[in-house]
Amino acid sequence: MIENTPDMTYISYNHMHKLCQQAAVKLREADKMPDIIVAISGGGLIPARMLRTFLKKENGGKNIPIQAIGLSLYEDLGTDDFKQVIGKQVVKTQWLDLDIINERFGTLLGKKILIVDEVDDTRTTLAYALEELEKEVELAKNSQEEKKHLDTEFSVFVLYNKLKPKKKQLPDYIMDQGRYIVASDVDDSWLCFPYDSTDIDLHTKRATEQGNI
Ligand SMILES: O=P(O)(O)OC[C@H]1O[C@H](OP(=O)(O)OP(=O)(O)O)[C@H](O)[C@@H]1O
Repeated sequence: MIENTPDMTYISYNHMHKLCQQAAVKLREADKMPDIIVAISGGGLIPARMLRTFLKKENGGKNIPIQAIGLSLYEDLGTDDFKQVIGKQVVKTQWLDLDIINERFGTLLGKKILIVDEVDDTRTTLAYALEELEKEVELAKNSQEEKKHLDTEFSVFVLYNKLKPKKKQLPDYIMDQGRYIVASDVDDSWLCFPYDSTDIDLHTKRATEQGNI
């Protein structure tokens, strides 16, 4: 059983849900209502889905589609294929299906795309996700000449941003133009998310004690 220590922050589903509700209002007010949400799996899936509920409300009842990409952080120890520890290098485990996107939305070009994750820790994952998605936009410009003039706008939304020195940066056009949207800035503690818990009642009790409800 995980001990409750001061450097562990317990997060409840309710807390995530309410932050998504507030964020949807912020996004509408900032004219950042997305055409497509790109959720970074696994942790980004849950806020993406919660956010969609509130974005729908802010968007006149229109649902915003969620596409999932899978990214995981590993450090390759270089000894054999299986000896890896979490923390350094981002590995793609799932990517956009561009055939389906083109079939369903015509193109990625000209869309407002909101990248969603639950936590910005070292910022490595978000920076990688954005770089790779920007590459997809460049490829789309090459293959869809007639649409290359369309302005594709990326924004990033995270539920929790850890206040700490980051290993990677997001470009200025994200940080300086209100395109990095944080629901909650938090200290650099270990965040315990409800979906990692094996005892949700105890977890929720601890989150409640810490006011994260
Ligand atoms: O800011 P960073 O240091 O890059 O860390 C943040 C990332 O770490 C976690 O993903 P993880 O690789 O643990 O996978 P998961 O979402 O499937 O749990 C989290 O969901 C973020 O995507």
